[in-house]
Amino acid sequence: MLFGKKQEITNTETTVYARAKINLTLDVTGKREDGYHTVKMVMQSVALHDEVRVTVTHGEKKPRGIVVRCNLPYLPVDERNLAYRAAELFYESTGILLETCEIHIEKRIPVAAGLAGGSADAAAVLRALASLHAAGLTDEELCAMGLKLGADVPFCLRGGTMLAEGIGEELSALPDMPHCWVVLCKPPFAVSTKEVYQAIDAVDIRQRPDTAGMLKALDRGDFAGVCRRLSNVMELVTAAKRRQIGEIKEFLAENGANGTLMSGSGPTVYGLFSDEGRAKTAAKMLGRRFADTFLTETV
Ligand SMILES: C[C@](O)(CO)[C@H](O)COP(=O)(O)OP(=O)(O)OC[C@H]1O[C@@H](n2ccc(N)nc2=O)[C@H](O)[C@@H]1O
Ligand SMILES: Nc1ncnc2c1ncn2[C@@H]1O[C@H](COP(=O)(O)OP(=O)(O)OP(=O)(O)O)[C@@H](O)[C@H]1O
Repeated sequence: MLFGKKQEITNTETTVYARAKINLTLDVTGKREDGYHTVKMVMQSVALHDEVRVTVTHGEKKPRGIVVRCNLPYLPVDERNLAYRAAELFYESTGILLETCEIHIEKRIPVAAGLAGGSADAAAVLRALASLHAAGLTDEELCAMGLKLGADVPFCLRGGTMLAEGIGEELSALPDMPHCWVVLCKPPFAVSTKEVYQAIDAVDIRQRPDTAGMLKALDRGDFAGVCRRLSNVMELVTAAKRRQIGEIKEFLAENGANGTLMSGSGPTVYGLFSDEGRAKTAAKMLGRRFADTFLTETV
């Protein structure tokens, strides 16, 4: 008889930091038959992160399934959320029995900003579930899973300083970028990555990033050399449409940034600073005009 017998309840929980990325270089080198573009880009993780808490519950009287919660009320929490899709894909591809998987996203990375916020959350969910279920997946297996969710997810799984080729999934680890302070500023509009990739097909790209030079600068640990070579062909699309991109870059440069660039498809613009004080002051001043301004650092 079960009366009086304690039901076994096991909750397993972990919290993963989902870090934002910036692009130090971004070149679009071609287009595949499936419409995806080939790229060559140097990517860098920064300390700004979402906090992704994943709880897997066994044996409790809860409905089976994936539940996503988020502090931002306007973000979808169903299949449209990349974190939800990451969990779904994890259970489908591993064959692990899905009981209750609860995901809480404390969102700090601005949305649709060129900082890979959604991809970072997806990567965090894959890492969390692989660890909670002791799934024994290799990094390669996790990255292959991540790529099905988005081109930036494999990088978000690895992090650090990386050269990304293919459509973003062929990753080579680079020497860590010399530590610096990063001021991120997102003007108040969102950008669709898909539309920027579509628009770039019609652009005559005359000046491409010096990726080889960037790799050499990173090898030498040459911060000034890195700053001189910051370059993103997507500025040709996004900055051409929105003057605020250029204005923010100018403001950052005038206020002590050693280098400035738009990240990914935009619209976030960043400034790299060797001097923390100058970075703080620039962030404070920009923050008065643009609410989505953050002071962070490379990791
Ligand atoms: C711009 C970057 O952020 C630079 O790091 C990434 O390349 C974007 O990666 P992402 O947001 O993870 O991209 P996905 O979610 O896979 O794709 C969104 C859309 O962007 C386009 N896309 C994306 C990546 C790529 N290499 N070529 C593309 O043409 C595709 O039309 C796709 O439908
Ligand atoms: N967990 C999530 N966090 C943020 N956005 C999400 C998430 N899941 C789905 N989305 C949707 O994805 C779209 C892109 O958001 P995201 O913040 O990832 O863009 P991004 O930073 O420009 O990405 P990338 O730099 O990889 O192109 C948004 O319109 C948003 O509604």
